[in-house]
Amino acid sequence: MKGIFITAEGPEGAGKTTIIGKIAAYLREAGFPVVLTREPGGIRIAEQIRSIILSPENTEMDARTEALLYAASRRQHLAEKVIPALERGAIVLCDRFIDSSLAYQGYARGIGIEEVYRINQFATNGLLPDLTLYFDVEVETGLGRIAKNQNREVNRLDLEALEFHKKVKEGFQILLRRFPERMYAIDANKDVEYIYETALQKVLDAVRDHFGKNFSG
Ligand SMILES: Nc1ncnc2c1ncn2[C@@H]1O[C@H](COP(=O)(O)OP(=O)(O)OP(=O)(O)O)[C@@H](O)[C@H]1O
Ligand SMILES: Cc1cn([C@H]2C[C@H](O)[C@@H](COP(=O)(O)O)O2)c(=O)[nH]c1=O
Repeated sequence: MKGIFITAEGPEGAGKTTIIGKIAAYLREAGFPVVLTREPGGIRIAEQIRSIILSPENTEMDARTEALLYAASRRQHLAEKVIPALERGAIVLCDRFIDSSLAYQGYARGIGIEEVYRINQFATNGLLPDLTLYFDVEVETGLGRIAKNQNREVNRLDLEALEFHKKVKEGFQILLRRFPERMYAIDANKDVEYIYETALQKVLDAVRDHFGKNFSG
């Protein structure tokens, strides 16, 4: 595909949305075609699936149902938005993708990383990001940030116990070792300016490698 696929991952409150929003603005200003999107969601059907998964009242949801719903929303989002954008040559920045399923459902829920990877192979047809920025925050710091954010709706996964969120972070550490060629960890405990500069440099390097000498950013 002509475009480049970049994802942002991390535990709750790591600052992914803040930083990739700023990177999208920089790249657009530099003249690149950018699609900024998120999972679960980004298009109508996937947003509908998102509200089912994340509704705090759906406490009886089975772990495998949850994993399948994330995979279903991913499939529709890829088919309808991400793949067409990559085919047009865009830079696609996506807030969460398959690694969230592997860390949350595969590891923290205990389904198994390999099992969740397998169902996602069907959903993605093997598509993986070119670059994944992993925002590495201490769990308590991230949860503290979202607790302070009055504009954010509390969702079903936010309400999980601290132990669950710690397992999510452990899951991401396993993924960093498994996918060192595409996953890049950034210390997300630091201030926004430091994190933004570090993430932007990594994105610009990847964009330069991908698009070659015609790069103008
Ligand atoms: N480096 C930072 N230091 C302090 N506060 C931050 C930092 N980055 C983001 N924040 C604040 O923390 C809150 C969560 O940030 P943001 O929504 O970007 O995180 P996120 O990783 O997308 O969260 P989630 O995936 O859990 O929704 C926001 O109120 C944001 O302003
Ligand atoms: C894609 C994906 C997400 N999750 C979880 C992670 C968060 O708790 C929510 C999404 O909320 P956000 O504010 O948009 O980050 O869903 C997951 O468990 N599995 C996934 O595949």
